[in-house]
Parts: sequence; structure tokens; C-alpha cells
Amino acid sequence: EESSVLSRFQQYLKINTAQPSPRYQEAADFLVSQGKALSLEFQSIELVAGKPLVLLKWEGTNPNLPSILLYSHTDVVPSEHSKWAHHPFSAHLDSNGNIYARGSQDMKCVGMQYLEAIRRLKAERFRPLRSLYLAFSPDEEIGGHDGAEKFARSEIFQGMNVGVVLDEGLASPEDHYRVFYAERSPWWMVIKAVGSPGHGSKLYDNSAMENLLKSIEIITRFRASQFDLVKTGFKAEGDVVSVNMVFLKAGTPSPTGFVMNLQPSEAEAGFDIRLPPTADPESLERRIAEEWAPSSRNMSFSFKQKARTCDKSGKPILTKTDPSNPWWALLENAVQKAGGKIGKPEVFPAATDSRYFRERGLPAIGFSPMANTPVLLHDHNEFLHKDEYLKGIKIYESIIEAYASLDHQGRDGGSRDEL
Ligand code: MET
Ligand SMILES: [Zn+2]
Ligand SMILES: [Zn+2]
Repeated sequence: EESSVLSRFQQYLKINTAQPSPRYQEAADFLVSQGKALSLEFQSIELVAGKPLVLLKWEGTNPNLPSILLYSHTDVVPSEHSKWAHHPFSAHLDSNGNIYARGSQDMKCVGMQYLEAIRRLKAERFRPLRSLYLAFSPDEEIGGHDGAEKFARSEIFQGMNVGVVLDEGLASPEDHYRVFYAERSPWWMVIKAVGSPGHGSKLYDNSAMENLLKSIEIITRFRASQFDLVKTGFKAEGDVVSVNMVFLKAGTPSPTGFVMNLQPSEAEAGFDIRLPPTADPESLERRIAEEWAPSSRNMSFSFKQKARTCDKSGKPILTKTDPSNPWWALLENAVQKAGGKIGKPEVFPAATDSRYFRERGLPAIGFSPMANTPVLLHDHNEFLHKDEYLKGIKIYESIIEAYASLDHQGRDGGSRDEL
């Protein structure tokens, strides 16, 4: 039995769904076939042509109760194949029991674990009281605009009457699992400097390069001040503003590289910024306009991605972890019951599609059952040990059983009232 469970996981991992040209149809066909094999209702929905979202349903005995959404994304980030010990789409199982693949942690594991947990529950003749949905969604890694964002705003979603969403978390090197109630908001910022071009030998003020470098120095100091808060233990990773330079673009190209004796008239740098839910977005935006890219230094800035940090009333978007949210305690208990331990609730340091559900006022919990595992999402040699994967299935079995059996209304736990 173990080998067929693992081979289904490997089959999913082998489908190359890497951005920027994921094989979505192949993944959708595979997922629909899994749904059929489990006698689930299935739909492949194209909210955007060529980007199918697979929706599976196990109807509850009381379909009037709010449903449970087991959410995952099907796309993965690109990888540098030559730098991996095993090809990222080979899903190689090595002699230690580790399965190597892009997506083994982020987050094809979770998508398949939901399915395997349902397979077990069906075999045990479990009947859910609440309806269960599984959504396998495209484009999370590029912002979720043609995936979760449209889905959460769709009529189909409205009709699902979702009460709670489970989505991805992170691996944990320790023996407890990590669990997330909120996330930082991604701002992908490009700053651009202009200046007069000139001879490479000339010293003059206000070149594009000089202007850009001043900004980089200022941003670097800010970065260090935030990082120090983490290094000294005052704040957790998810509770500071992170800013990392992700590209530099300048210079005058030549067939052999770049022209060496010409100072360019334009220079750009890109930054991945992440704001905790409690940060003040206006003050950061002021800092950007006044210090990081001031027009007085011939600088401008734009955003490739700018997620909101708070709802319309100015409250941070988060899922409650206190007893007012029955789903939180239910998850903790269910994990414990299955022999797992859960750490303190955290702010997810990166971004997930959960933000689109939390924005709708729904509770969304970030959780990927991977303990004793190095955090390798988006890294070379992403892997997951087969035993952790198998244990995760039991954990979900316990969670799904508890969630699908909750008999009172249970729509609580969101950060605000329904829209
Ligand atoms: N999950 C990815 C990240 O955190 C993509 C989010 S879209 C801004 O980088
Ligand atoms: Zn992910
Ligand atoms: Zn990712």
C-alpha cells in the first residue's frame, strides 16, 4: 500500500508545472482522475483560459452547514536543474527515503495528502457531516491573480458556502509542526534612477549609477536594522519588514558584455519587500518616496505587486487563534490526537493564497505537516522524507475527520464580518 501512496505522489511531482509555463492541463487531468477514483464530484474550471482550477467535492450529510476548503496550488517555482543532485521532476526516492522534487514541499505534498487522507476516510466508511471541497489552483507563485484571487471572488466560490480554508505552511526542522494565522504582504518594487551619461573617466555628480547606489545604501541600512531585530531575538521573521534586492539592471550592452567607458543614463534595481500585517503601509510608502527613491535624486519607483496589509476598515488581515475561532482549537487537537505537536501560531514570512480568503473575512490556516525537515521551498534540492509525507496523511485524516464533523455553525474566526 505504501508504495502505491508514494507512487501517486511521485506521479504528481513529475508533472512539470514550473512557472512561467506550467503544464496545467496535465496536472488537471491527473487531479481529475484522482477525484474520479475516489468517487468525488469533479470540475475543472477555467476562470482564465489555459489555467484550469480543479475543484473536487465530497458532499456532507448536512450540506447546509458551511463547508471546508482544502486548498493547494498546482504551480511551482522554476529550478536550476544542473544544480540539483537529482532532476527536479524525477521525483527520485533515494536510499535514505527522501523524495527529491520541485514541489515536494511547496506544495504538491499537501494537495496529495488531502487526497490520500480522503481515500483512507472513505475506506473506513467515514461520512462527513459538512461538505468538503478540494481546490487545486493555478498561478500562486506569480501572485494568484488568475487563480485564488479570481476564485475567491467568483460565484462558484460564493455557492460553496465555505466556512474555513486550510492552505500551505512551512516545513519545520524541529519535531513540532508550524502553523500560520496571517502572512506578510508582498510588495515587489522597482526603483529607477536617471542621470546624464558621460565618459567613463569623468567624475561628476548625479549620475544614474550614483543615484541608484545611494538608494541601495539607504535600503541596506534599513534592512540591517530589521534583520538585527530578528538576530537578537526581539522579533520573529514574520514580524519585521524584509527587503531584499533581487535584480540590478544597468549598463550599455556590447557584443562582448558591457561598454566599459560609458556611464549609463539609467539604472534600475528590484526589491522583494514583505510587510507584516501590523506594519503601517503608509509610513513605508512615505519612506520609499522620501528616502529610497526621491524624485529630488532623479529617482522613481513602481510596484509589480502590492498586496494590501489591512482590510477596508484598517484592521490587519488575520485569522483568530483564540477560542472565538473553533477551527483553531479543532486543528490543534486533531494534530495532537494523531501524534503530532504544534508550535506557537506565526505570521507566514512569505505570501500564500490564503490572503484572498482572509480578505473575504474567512478564517484560513497555513499548515503543511512537515516536521524534522529542512525548509527548502524555492531552494535547490527540495525534498521531503517519505515517512514525513506518510505521517502527514494521518494528520490530515484526523483534521478532516474533526472539521467535517463539527456540528455547530462555525463560520467564526475570520478577521472581520462577511462582505
Ligand atoms: N508564494 C510566493 C512568495 O511568497 C508568491 C507570492 S505572490 C506575491 O513569494
Ligand atoms: Zn506555495
Ligand atoms: Zn512557493
